Amino acid sequence: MTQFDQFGLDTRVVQAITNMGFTEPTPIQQQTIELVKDGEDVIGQAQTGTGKTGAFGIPMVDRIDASQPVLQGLVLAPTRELANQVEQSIRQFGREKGVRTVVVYGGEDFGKQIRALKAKPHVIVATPGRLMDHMRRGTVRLQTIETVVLDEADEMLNMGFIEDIETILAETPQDTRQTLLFSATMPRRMESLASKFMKNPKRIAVKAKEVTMENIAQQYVEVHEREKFDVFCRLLDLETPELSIVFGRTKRRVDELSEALIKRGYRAEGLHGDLNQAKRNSVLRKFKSGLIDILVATDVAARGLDISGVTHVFNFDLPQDPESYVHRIGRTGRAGRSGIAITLSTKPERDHVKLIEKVSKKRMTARPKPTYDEALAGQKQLVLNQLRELTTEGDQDHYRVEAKEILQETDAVTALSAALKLLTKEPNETPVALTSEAPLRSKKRHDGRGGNGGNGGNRRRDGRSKDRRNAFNQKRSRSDQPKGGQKRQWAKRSS
Ligand SMILES: Nc1ncnc2c1ncn2[C@@H]1O[C@H](COP(=O)(O)OP(=O)(O)OP(=O)(O)O)[C@@H](O)[C@H]1O
Ligand SMILES: [Mg+2]
Repeated sequence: MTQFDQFGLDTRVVQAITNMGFTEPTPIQQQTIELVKDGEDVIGQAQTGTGKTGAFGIPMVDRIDASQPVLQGLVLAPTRELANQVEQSIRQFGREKGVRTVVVYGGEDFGKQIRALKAKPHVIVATPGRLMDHMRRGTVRLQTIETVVLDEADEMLNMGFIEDIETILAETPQDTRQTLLFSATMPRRMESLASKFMKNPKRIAVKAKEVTMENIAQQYVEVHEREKFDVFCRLLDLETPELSIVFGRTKRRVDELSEALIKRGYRAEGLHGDLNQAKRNSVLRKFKSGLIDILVATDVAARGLDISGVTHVFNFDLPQDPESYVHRIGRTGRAGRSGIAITLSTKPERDHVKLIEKVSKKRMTARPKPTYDEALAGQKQLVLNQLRELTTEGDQDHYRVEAKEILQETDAVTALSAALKLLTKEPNETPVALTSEAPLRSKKRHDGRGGNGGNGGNRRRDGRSKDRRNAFNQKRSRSDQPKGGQKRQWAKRSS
């Protein structure tokens, strides 16, 4: 018996969910599963990391007739990485039932995708652009689609995918199609999309005091542009994140930041839209497996990505629009876990910070710049924790002879201090140069869209801003960080 039994789902779907370790539905799942299962159009809004994928994916899979080799479900997602992740989830929900899924997105071989599409999947998960390509080539037909989901619906509008989406929806059965819209943010402009494409949609918003999750500590540090990188490195040293995602404003910024971090001995790599897909996949794989522990990214990683072990999100640069802030910091604090979001901002950006706070309905806590000593203390603590763990649980037999030798030469405190010094990654002051970013200034706005620098409502990913070349040098090692433990349970929240 699980709490998922209450919805009257196919027992094979319940089995699959149970296999995934889900025991009780999250609040958004509680509210949408039956509606979607009954064929209603639904607009679902709930905070980041609260199981929206299941909220549409579980009932969608339940509705699929897996005995027919016919395409029945379509999920659109704004980025390739997210499309991949959503397809994996849907595949898991549908595994016991024999639901076949295919993912199609740009930057990958058409041939492979065409072969997969020919194998008669029940569900396609796609990015709009590549799906359109397949439609034009006649390698996909949408006439049998019963359910369409727009995941991160508002973001697909932001990215200028509206025409693509209209074209795609026009190919699906107009009268019988079920349409579902999901996101953590539903700006008012979503209404026109809803009224155009949905039939009597049920609006489900999981009521919460704040748009962001209360289990994410939100802090900001005011810095000068020229000291940003040093302050950031000190924060990293002090905070010792398990995995962290660092957002930079532009692709160039992300490249420069990841190079600078590597120079100072951190295990970091960049992710943005100018990298080829093989590279994008490999960076994400490395991050998930802990081969690197800092992912530096543009907003291409802001939406939907669900990576366990992300304890920290850093906004190295403020996001262009407040919704983006909500999604960026939502890469941590998922599935009931806690997380920390630290935003760096400069004095001229104060208004922009205020605007973010207004939209997210949450004040960030001001935090002073960490000192060198605090950064060092963070790294020392890390080593001390490991050392204490190893002294109680570890096997040191191979080192005892040498330890005794050393203790004949010097006293225990001196020997241990030297060992600690050796193990501690002292703050690295290797000089690096980052091109300065102009401050992000905020125009007064009411529609949930960004201040300056945006391309109106038609922002494609990774638009470059007009940076002023103004390199700066600073001083400042450290490297590998062990993984700390983190709770992996759906913890109940008061919302
Ligand atoms: N009922 C459940 N019980 C336990 N864990 C769950 C449950 N539903 C979802 N999860 C887990 O919660 C995490 C977040 O889910 P998901 O990615 O669907 O969130 P989301 O609401 O779509 O977030 P975002 O707004 O960032 O896209 C995932 O790791 C998922 O496996
Ligand atoms: Mg999601």
